[in-house]
Amino acid sequence: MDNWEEEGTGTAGHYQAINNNAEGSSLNGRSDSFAGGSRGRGRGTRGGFRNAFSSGNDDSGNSDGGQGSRWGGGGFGNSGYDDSGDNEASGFRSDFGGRGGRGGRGGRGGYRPGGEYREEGEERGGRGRFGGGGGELDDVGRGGENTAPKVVYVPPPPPEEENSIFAHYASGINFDKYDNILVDVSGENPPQAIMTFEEAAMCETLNRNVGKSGYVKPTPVQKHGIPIIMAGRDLMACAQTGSGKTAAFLLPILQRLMADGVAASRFSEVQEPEVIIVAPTRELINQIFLEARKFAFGTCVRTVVVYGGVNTGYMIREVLKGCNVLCGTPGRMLDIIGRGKVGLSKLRYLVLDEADRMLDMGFEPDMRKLVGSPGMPSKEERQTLMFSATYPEDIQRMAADFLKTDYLFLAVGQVGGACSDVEQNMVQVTQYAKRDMLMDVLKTTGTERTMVFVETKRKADFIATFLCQENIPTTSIHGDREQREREQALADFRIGKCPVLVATSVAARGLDIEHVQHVVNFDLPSSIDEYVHRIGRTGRCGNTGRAMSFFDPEADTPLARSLVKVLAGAQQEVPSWLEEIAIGAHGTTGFNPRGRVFASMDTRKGGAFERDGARQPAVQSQAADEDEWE
Ligand SMILES: Nc1ncnc2c1ncn2[C@@H]1O[C@H](COP(=O)(O)OP(=O)(O)OP(=O)(O)O)[C@@H](O)[C@H]1O
Repeated sequence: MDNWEEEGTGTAGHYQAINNNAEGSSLNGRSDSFAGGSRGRGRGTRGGFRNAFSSGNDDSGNSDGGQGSRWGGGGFGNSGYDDSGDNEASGFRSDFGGRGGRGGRGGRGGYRPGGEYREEGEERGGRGRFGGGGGELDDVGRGGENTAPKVVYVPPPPPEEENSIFAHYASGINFDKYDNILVDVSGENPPQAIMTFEEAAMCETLNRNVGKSGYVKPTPVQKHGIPIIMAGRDLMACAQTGSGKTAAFLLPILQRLMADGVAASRFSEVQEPEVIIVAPTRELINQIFLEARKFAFGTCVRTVVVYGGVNTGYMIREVLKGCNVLCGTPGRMLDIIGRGKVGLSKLRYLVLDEADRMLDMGFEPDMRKLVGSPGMPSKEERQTLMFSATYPEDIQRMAADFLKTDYLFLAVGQVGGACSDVEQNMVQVTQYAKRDMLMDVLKTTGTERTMVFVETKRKADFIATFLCQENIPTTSIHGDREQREREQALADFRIGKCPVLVATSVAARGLDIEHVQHVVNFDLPSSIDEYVHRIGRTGRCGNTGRAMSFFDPEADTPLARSLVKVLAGAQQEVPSWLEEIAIGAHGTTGFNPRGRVFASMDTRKGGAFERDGARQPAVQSQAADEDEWE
């Protein structure tokens, strides 16, 4: 029997039976949400707040590791948590009286039958920003091998009803302002941008689905990206958060598949998708999958998603029902390919969403493995598409390894710039005053949807628990929560049952949740790109939003300079105290905090800016670029 078949015995029913003691884990204010050990997990009865949320807190930080300890592998409280990467938490712990029992070393790390399977693919530390000795996102399994129980979680099926599939939120008052953003397309012979969806000449079904999704006119990244992809060009695209990058790659790909009459077949032991899409987190890839499924509604194109924390057998069975578009997180994608259930000989499109993240230190090895997988068409033979709102230059250079030499670089607005529909506020506050400050902020937000970002999983639990105690319905999402809990948390937040979501960086990128009016950076991230993505959870699709960041000079001074630049670049007020800190942090020589903000564009240089589709000479545009952003 194949490994996956064996795992496949974990049906939804099985899952429910096993997890029926896990009710109420959404931190919705019920007392059992922080009753240590009340649900009989493992042995940790002294874990205080922690016990309700995470199972053993294993070193790997991934959901399955967590599940491993839940099955008896480790202790609770601080056990198994590598404090070395948890700088903020030490201050925080004392603030909260240092709860958390010292249990045994946390649960198991990656579970790798056949040496291949790996759940830690998601949310892994990258570029030293999140890793660093067990920092927040270091999901690499380290605790042991092959000893964790099978993952039995099977997610609820995606919606079947048309209204649910096409449910969407309205674009906002600033949607038309997208047209004023400077666009830079560099590389040779870029195709002409389209101004309307009609110009894209998509087939009727696709057009209908676009209409049902509430799309009336394309956003700039769609105006430029769609024809580029349809022309068969490789693309590295950068556009601000919430500006429609997902449809910019999905629509032209689906159109090509439709034009070529691609249809899924369930009569094959090995599925050969035409498209592979990878993204760094489970929730994001699931969202992309739902978008792809929506646009492909009523067509013969079948979309499947695979990600960690879910029963592998279930996912393989889904793949084997027929698969043209395979969406996945890197670890699970590699696993399924490694098991021989997915062949790559028909692959035409490889899409890296959040491409800078997919190519940073955390995921680069997986990406190299993916493109080196047996049967993977060479970069000359496939179309490779990369999308993100941020592209550090070193990553851009490295990304070129994955692309044909004549790839196009599309920059809508500033590369790495924040969305100007988000009002950004900074408040200077010490670590110990943050909690009170948060309460003040939440008093003003009322029941409006608010995401509160913190730097560590442990702190996410503490803050969520604290807010629940204060009778603010709150849930949390982070890498130590089981996948079922993560999905429940997101669902509770989406429907407003819990209007406050405390999150680590696992929720920083890509998530598109209606009604998120506020983002609070309880802890600022160490990277400015991360900041840009976090605040981009609000102010999407022309809607306005607000971000409030707690700046603790003790911890956040290294970020001051980049913050000033991002604020200025998005036409936000820059507090004078922040400017002073930025100047002080940088020394007094040569730093003009309002000076040129970003590396601006394609590292290959060149380019020509367009406004409203009209091309302008590169030199002139460069000047405009300087004017606009300085
Ligand atoms: N042309 C359009 N008209 C109306 N709504 C649109 C259009 N394009 C995209 N949207 C909607 O805008 C929202 C944001 O789109 P999307 O999630 O693709 O943004 P993104 O650029 O990928 O953001 P991020 O950088 O955060 O990943 C989604 O709800 C999407 O359905």
